[in-house]
Amino acid sequence: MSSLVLENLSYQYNGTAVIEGLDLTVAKDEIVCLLGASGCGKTTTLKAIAGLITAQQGKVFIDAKLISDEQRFLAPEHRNIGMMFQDYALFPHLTVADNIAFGLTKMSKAQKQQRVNEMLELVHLVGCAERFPHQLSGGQQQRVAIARALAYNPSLLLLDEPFSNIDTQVRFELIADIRRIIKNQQVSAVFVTHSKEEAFAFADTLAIMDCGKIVQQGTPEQLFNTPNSKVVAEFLGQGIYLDAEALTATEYTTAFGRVESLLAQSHAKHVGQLYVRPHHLELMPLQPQSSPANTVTILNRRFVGSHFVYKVIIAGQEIDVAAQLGQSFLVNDDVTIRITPHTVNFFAE
Ligand SMILES: Nc1ncnc2c1ncn2[C@@H]1O[C@H](COP(=O)(O)OP(=O)(O)OP(=O)(O)O)[C@@H](O)[C@H]1O
Repeated sequence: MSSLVLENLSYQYNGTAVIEGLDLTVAKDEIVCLLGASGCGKTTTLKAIAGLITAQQGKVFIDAKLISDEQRFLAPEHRNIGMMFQDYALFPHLTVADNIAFGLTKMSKAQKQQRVNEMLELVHLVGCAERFPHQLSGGQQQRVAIARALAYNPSLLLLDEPFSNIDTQVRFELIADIRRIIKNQQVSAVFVTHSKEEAFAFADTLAIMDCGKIVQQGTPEQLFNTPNSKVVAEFLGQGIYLDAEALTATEYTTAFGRVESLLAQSHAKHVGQLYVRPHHLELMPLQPQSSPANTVTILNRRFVGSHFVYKVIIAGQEIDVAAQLGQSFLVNDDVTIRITPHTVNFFAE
């Protein structure tokens, strides 16, 4: 059974469509990340799930129960959803224990105490129960927020940019920690971010949003290796487009010579473009057989600790390419470039 199903959801702010015919499925115990450019409608989607706004069209099901459509609307407090929104900060005048116990209105005092203790243990904050939020670090505050959201056993958790105020140094530790907590509680979650690094680290599957719709949903590897559109390919990482023709299921011709795909793909149309990412490009000292197309000039170089990254122009597009270990070029050097065999992203015209 799916934890959450959105069917053909649409929402407009003052007549302007923000979500348009959006479909999304979240399986039981799955963490799905809504990922997309700023303003594409991620937060609006979360608000429609939570019941903080009413979608003008479409259906929302939680645990197979219809909770909203054009006729029905279940109030947010009856949806059994835990929320961790950026602007739903902790109550500053309540202790950590009281913040966690806040939603536990139906429990006796002893039950509340037991649940708070369990939550403190889960988020590794035993000993902080009597502190106030300002006496905690940003990461500790987020752990209290997740404990509060999980305390009453919600069937679904919504998280809106929960890590955006956390220092980069500790952010990925916190992400791993909160993922562990959510998995431990076996709750489904929808998480919003515009950072693909956070999404890769936190989610089981990604749902890429564009123009108010989910354009592709899958594991990070599926989306990165086989994006179904240029929007998804570009969103998940830098690259360049090369005019190409598909010769067979695994072979393409380009101005740079033949490119081999490690995955056989069938194409209805054979003329289009390849999207090539930097790590599929290899720079090497100028080879005697290098054609003009395979020869590029180093525009600048940047030392990043273990190796250099070189800026070059290929087919009129700038790209940063990491050199092989131990290889070093100078600015203005002409070098040979080659495209290594990889899972090719081909978009037909
Ligand atoms: N209360 C509002 N009134 C009018 N327009 C709004 C309102 N809230 C959001 N919008 C608009 O709706 C669109 C989607 O906003 P939303 O906050 O859902 O985007 P988002 O993908 O979460 O963006 P971000 O990554 O920047 O947080 C934006 O163009 C935004 O300007």
